[in-house]
Amino acid sequence: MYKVLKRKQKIMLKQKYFKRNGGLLLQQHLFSNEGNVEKIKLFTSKEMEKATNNRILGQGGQGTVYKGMLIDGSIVAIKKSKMVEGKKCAEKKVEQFINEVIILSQINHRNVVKLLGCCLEAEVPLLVYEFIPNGTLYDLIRNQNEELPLTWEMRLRIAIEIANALFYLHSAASAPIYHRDIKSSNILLDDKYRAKVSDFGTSRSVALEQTHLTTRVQGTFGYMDPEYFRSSQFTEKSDVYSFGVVLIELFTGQKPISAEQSEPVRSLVSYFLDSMQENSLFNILDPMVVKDGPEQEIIVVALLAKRCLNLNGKKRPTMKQVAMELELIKASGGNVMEDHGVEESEIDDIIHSWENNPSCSMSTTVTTNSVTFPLN
Ligand SMILES: Nc1ncnc2c1ncn2[C@@H]1O[C@H](COP(=O)(O)OP(=O)(O)OP(=O)(O)O)[C@@H](O)[C@H]1O
Repeated sequence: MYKVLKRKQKIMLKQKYFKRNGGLLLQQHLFSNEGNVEKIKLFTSKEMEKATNNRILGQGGQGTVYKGMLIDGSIVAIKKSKMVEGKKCAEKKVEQFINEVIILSQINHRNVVKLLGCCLEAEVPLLVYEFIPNGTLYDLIRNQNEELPLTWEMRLRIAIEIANALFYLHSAASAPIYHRDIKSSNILLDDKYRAKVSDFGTSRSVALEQTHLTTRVQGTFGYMDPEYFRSSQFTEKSDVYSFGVVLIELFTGQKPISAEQSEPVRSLVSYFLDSMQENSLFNILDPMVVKDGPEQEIIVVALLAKRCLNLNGKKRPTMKQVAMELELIKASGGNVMEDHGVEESEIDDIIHSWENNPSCSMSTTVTTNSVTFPLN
């Protein structure tokens, strides 16, 4: 009797967790045919207990990510939601989790991390992803070493892969998907250092005829589109802006916001735009880029980044244009001209000032005045 009672209690507890973790919400989506939820495996709590060891891969705003191994031997990453106080907050967290499941179930792209399944009958919801072994782009940029130099070719390839993933998301046939939190720490790197866009907790799928989303402002300071910050209207061009920030992070090696104790808060975007204005781009590049990258290619990529960072969203290129231009730059070695928004005279100006003052290119420490976040 005791054993039967215990088993019943356990089943009831699992059902309670399933409900609390958004299982019903997911079932609703399943019936309304949103996404491809049947592809997502529902793991049991027993399977998850067996799979998870306590090796933490990373910690984010939403929870902790552990390394694990499934019964079939495949290595996975398991994201465990944070326990939060208060009914409203807990509901919001669950919503974010279910949102990520629904969004990722619609996506199949080699540069987007794959969601294998989820477990909703544990105390907090768990998401199971393919394991991506080489950390984040944020760490790669900052922990370069002689064994693994981040060459110009690698940087350009990674930029193209991220751009292709975003182009794919924005042009998803039934409903475009806006990522809404593009940043280097949300780009994972696989065994061949190929980019995988991750973290879709705040992403949104929008109806085709809809041009923007009006939402509570969310995202990461330093990457966030100032136009969205002001208007609360998120458009596909807001992802383009964040991509622009990742692009300049890739070739300057600097953080989007640096707040050294002795210095005022500095935004990399303003710093970059100032250097473009003053024709001193080569002053702010990562020394490895200066050493390794073809001048013409660097300049054309910088001009593209400048267009992505235009304060007016309408003037920014689409992700389709960005992806195509980057592919073209790679294929043509930077010989991309007016057709693609690049004026030859702009390239000449930058090369001239660089040739007249080449010594400054190798300086790694650059002092600037206080630069503010460009809100207008
Ligand atoms: N599929 C994966 N494979 C390997 N490591 C991963 C994987 N997913 C996440 N990680 C690691 O866990 C860390 C945190 O993951 P993630 O950014 O998705 O969490 P989060 O709570 O959503 O963070 P955020 O604060 O950006 O919302 C990552 O920076 C990465 O190091």
